[in-house]
Amino acid sequence: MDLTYRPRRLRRTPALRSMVREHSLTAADFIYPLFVHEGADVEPIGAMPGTNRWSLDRLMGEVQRAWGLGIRCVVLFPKVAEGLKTEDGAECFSEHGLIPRAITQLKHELPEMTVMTDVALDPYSCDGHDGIVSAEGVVLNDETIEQLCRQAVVQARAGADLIGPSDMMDGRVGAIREALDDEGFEHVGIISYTAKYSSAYYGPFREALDSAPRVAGGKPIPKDKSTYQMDPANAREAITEAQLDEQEGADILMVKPGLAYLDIIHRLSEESELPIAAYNVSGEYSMVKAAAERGWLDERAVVLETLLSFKRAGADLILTYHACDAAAWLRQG
Ligand SMILES: NCC(=O)CCC(=O)O
Ligand SMILES: [Mg+2]
Repeated sequence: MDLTYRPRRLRRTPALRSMVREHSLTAADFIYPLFVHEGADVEPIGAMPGTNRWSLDRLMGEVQRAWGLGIRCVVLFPKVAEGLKTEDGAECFSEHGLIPRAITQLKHELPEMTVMTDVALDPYSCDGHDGIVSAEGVVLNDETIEQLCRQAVVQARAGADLIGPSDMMDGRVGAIREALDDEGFEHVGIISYTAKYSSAYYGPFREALDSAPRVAGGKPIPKDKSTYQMDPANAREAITEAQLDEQEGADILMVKPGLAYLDIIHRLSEESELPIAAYNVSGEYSMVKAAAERGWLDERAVVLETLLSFKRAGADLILTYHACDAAAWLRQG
């Protein structure tokens, strides 16, 4: 054939392929989510094979392992004792709570590790919602934000580097920025869950924290989070969310979930000059694990291909439960 262009020329050898490779993964791209709980045990999480709830005394071993693999940021999620859950989620700003204690210990033992936190009421709420639920069953925006600001300040005081509001209340990024600045934490950043969709992919995570919406008292409780998290049908709305978060002072914008929302990651990376993070959520993780356990997928190849797809879509950072495995595989080359 008389072809001028033969794209296969640049695919012919490993060296040529490495020269024209457009995207790559490194361990510093990853943010590693860790679950913590009270007590002395390390509890495997059934719906997320390979992950655990860590006791505070065992947490550091895992954080040190991640650091050794080149991971430079962890995000902490608490499994809060049932007895501490209330309608207003006030445990979220207890100075002696699980998360402030975990941050303090972590920053004492490994100050170089970046610590990101989650800001929302769901782990602390007996209703399992990210905000306060009114007697009429409405998730209240402005009242919730007061709690979130207190939560963020307590986390910053304990030593958090990046505050991650995951609640999707309107105006919370600006309010948290102001609360942090008022307390002298102008150096603490905000990684906003900017486009967080009301997704079925969070199922395994809610088992991990036992934080699914539920009926506790007599009042009506919304069965899902669709009055505050985004509708999976919407893309343009994510741009509005991004513009608002940027105006309000977010430092990093996040899209969540990741894999079913690569178009959103791409759009935000085109719209904004801020770093973009993708959350490779629990359901995405567990699907791969389940298929790999059955021998239906090559776990290593699928995980690295998936993580690379987030970079290709435009993400700078990836929150992923695969972080340590992926970092180790990248090291092996
Ligand atoms: N706010 C944190 C999450 O909701 C994580 C969800 C997941 O990994 O499924
Ligand atoms: Mg918003």
